[in-house]
Amino acid sequence: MANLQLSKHVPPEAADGIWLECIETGETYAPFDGVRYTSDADGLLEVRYAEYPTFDAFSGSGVWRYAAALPFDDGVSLPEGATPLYYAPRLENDIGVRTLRIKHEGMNPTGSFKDRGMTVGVRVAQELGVERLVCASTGNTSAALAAYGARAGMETLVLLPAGKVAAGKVAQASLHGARILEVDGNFDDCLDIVRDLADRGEAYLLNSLNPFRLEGQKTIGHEILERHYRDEGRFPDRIVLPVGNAGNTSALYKTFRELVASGALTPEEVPKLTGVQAEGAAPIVEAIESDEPVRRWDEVETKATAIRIGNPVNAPKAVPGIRETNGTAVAVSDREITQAQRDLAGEGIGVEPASAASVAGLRKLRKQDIVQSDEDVVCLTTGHLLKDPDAAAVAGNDPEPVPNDTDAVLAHVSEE
Ligand SMILES: Cc1ncc(COP(=O)(O)O)c(C=O)c1O
Ligand SMILES: N[C@@H](CCOP(=O)(O)O)C(=O)O
Repeated sequence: MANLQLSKHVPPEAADGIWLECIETGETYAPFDGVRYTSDADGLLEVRYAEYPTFDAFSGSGVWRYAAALPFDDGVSLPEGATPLYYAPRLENDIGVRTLRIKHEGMNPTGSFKDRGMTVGVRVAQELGVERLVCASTGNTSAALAAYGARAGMETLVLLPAGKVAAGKVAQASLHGARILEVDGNFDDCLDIVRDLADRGEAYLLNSLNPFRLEGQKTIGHEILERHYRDEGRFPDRIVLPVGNAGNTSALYKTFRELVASGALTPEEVPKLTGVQAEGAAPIVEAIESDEPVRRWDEVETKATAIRIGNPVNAPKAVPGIRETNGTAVAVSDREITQAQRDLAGEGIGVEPASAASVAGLRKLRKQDIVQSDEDVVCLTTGHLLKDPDAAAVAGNDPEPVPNDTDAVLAHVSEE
């Protein structure tokens, strides 16, 4: 297993043992001396620390349990994290793996994993003294930014692709007081505009291009590893997750590398990162399968609107994460996603379509014998069912009109 190493050299720019480092060139920067999203060479940045903690350093609950692995001791919190790692015995048996656990990030305060990123990201915004926050979004980032921005008393702008965001998410951003700017374009167009606004200093960007967002999202990895070890006596072999802008894939890869650096995890124990995209928006799958660089897809379409993304900004972090952990990537159809949404619902776990992609992908990879029957697998489900009530209604049973009479209701129920 290659490239799980992190540099141990602490540069002069470090403040309190923290700095930003370009993943392409290794250039280093002070963490909070002004706003910076990328390096001078336009490479993605990662937050680095002089020391990486082992599991013994963690105490408390939720994202801030992992403060020893984060840039601050606390943040703007609702609170977030400490999400369930469900058993799914019927699915486990049906798909045919040794164990299957579902890490349901839909159980966060605004119903998605984005809250983990925002609790840290908005704390950094306060540190930098910025006044206005901005994001592009397929919906969940905007809901989380609106809520955490409101909590911090900050002005929030969200740019959404017009007509392509699920109803629950728009309602959240709206009620939490964000200004919702609907763009006649897709998510990638919205992010291009947001990057321009941020470069002009008009607002602080809180998409996952911002390296501090991913620090909060790292804690998904910490929670999975800790809980799985506690319950099963071992770490999972594989983590399967939906991929859109590829922030979670990058964040989990970082969790693993930091735990390897601290000695808490051996390279052999690192779970295989396995990404799943919708067939209509699958640039990372294309790159993994072809061994070519990731190509921007200008035309994207899927009913899983949260992952309707053609230009994953974190691809340079995520693709090595998949490769270096011996993982893989697979594309699934909208029909397979809807079926997986029903399968999860049959275990009592309510998720939005993009989330179900992980289970659809696992089923496909198991059928292809790429995932083996003796594997311990964790599927990440990223958003709550109520985020997209229209998709849930299409996937679920139709309401049945009945007369306003008990006997007639009983007669109806007894009919086949
Ligand atoms: C529900 C949901 N699932 C998955 C994703 C993809 O996550 P990532 O961008 O970290 O790959 C997103 C957003 O991008 C999302 O909102
Ligand atoms: N699905 C995302 C897309 C933006 O991703 P981000 O992690 O870069 O903010 C959303 O909910 O908007």
